[in-house]
Amino acid sequence: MEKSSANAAILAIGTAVPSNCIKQADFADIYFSLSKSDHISPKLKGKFKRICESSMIEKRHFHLTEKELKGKEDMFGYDATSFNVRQQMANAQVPKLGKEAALNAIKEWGQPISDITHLIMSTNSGTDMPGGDYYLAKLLDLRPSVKRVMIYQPGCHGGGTVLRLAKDIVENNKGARVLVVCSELTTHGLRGLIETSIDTVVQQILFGEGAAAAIVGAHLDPTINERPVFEIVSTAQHIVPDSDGAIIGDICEAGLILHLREDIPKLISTGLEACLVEAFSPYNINDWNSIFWIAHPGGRAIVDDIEAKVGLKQEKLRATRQIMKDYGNLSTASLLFVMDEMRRKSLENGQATTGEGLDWGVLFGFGPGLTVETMVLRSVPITI
Ligand SMILES: CC(=O)CC(=O)SCCNC(=O)CCNC(=O)[C@H](O)C(C)(C)COP(=O)(O)OP(=O)(O)OC[C@H]1O[C@@H](n2cnc3c(N)ncnc32)[C@H](O)[C@@H]1OP(=O)(O)O
Repeated sequence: MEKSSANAAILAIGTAVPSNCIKQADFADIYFSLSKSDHISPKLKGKFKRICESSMIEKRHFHLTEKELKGKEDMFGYDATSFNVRQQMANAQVPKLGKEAALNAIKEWGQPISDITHLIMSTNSGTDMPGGDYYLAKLLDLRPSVKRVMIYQPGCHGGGTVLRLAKDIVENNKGARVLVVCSELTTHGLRGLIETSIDTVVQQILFGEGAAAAIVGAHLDPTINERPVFEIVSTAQHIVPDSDGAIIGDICEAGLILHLREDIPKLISTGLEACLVEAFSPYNINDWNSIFWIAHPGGRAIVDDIEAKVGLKQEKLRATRQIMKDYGNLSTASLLFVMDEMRRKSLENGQATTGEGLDWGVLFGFGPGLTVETMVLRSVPITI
């Protein structure tokens, strides 16, 4: 990418996770003990363990330790009126975790924090007034005139939404540098089980906690040492046909109850090709193995179905699978984690570009609606 390019670029990425790490192999025992789930049938317990094993997830991070959760057993009632306690936890922790990721991104960027002109923050974990963006701006000591946007409850595709908005801002405001932060906890979704709600089982097993941040800019100044990591060429958002109600998140007194239909993997993998064709036809690209892939690690079956439907070679979704293994589904933070993993491994493996040696790539996120965010990316040459 030319330094003076008007196209938006990711200039730095930072991530952070809480220090408390739980192995997926131990999760069923910990969960059943904490939630006092003796009323659950052995059959459901067996299914819980089997899904843990087949999830492909090896470990996840949580800010609450087992010790801290003791005494808060009320949160484990399926319909517990526990919104207040969940809100207090999330509103305190979401900006703090976001700050850690943001500081890592700012350090890599290497420019003064006062040069950040805009802040876009998103989370599916809680809601507050003023929002998490306000508290994060204070924690980071951003300039008081920083222009903020807070997106609550965007769903997992929010990681794509914030980058899309950042692109529009930096390309239309010369000199703008946007700090994007996605910060996620599981506090609102943690709950006990009922026999008829297998999607609650899936929710408990998939989601992890983490925050990711990026600096986005355009019109790079050749006199300062800003280095692009990926260029954002174009963006698009679609509603997947016939997908009404496939993912629903009910915010209620019991927190966030996710309703996940069993056909999500099929709907997403079927809807994907049309998004790819629309995004890449302007560049005459139609071989999906010739591009690098930054896809949301929503669940093992979704990743498998995408691979099969689009005819991808196994290594194409390596970065997505690695993030799922190491952290689980990090909701809005997932896509930046995958992007970070891709450019790190590309450097480690001595590849020519940040996109596994390839030039063009796709970012693909999905969430409630079903809504899909698609982005055409270009990698940059790795120069050491
Ligand atoms: C929040 C957002 O905005 C965006 C998001 O990321 S939302 C999360 C999206 N992810 C998903 O929906 C998960 C998709 N599913 C998967 O990845 C896989 O099904 C899984 C890893 C959860 C389990 O995989 P698996 O064990 O190999 O097999 P699978 O057969 O699919 O499921 C195991 C059992 O759970 C049941 N099951 C799975 N998903 C279910 C669902 N959503 N609702 C009800 N039952 C479900 C299956 O029917 C099956 O039951 P039996 O054992 O009685 O046959």
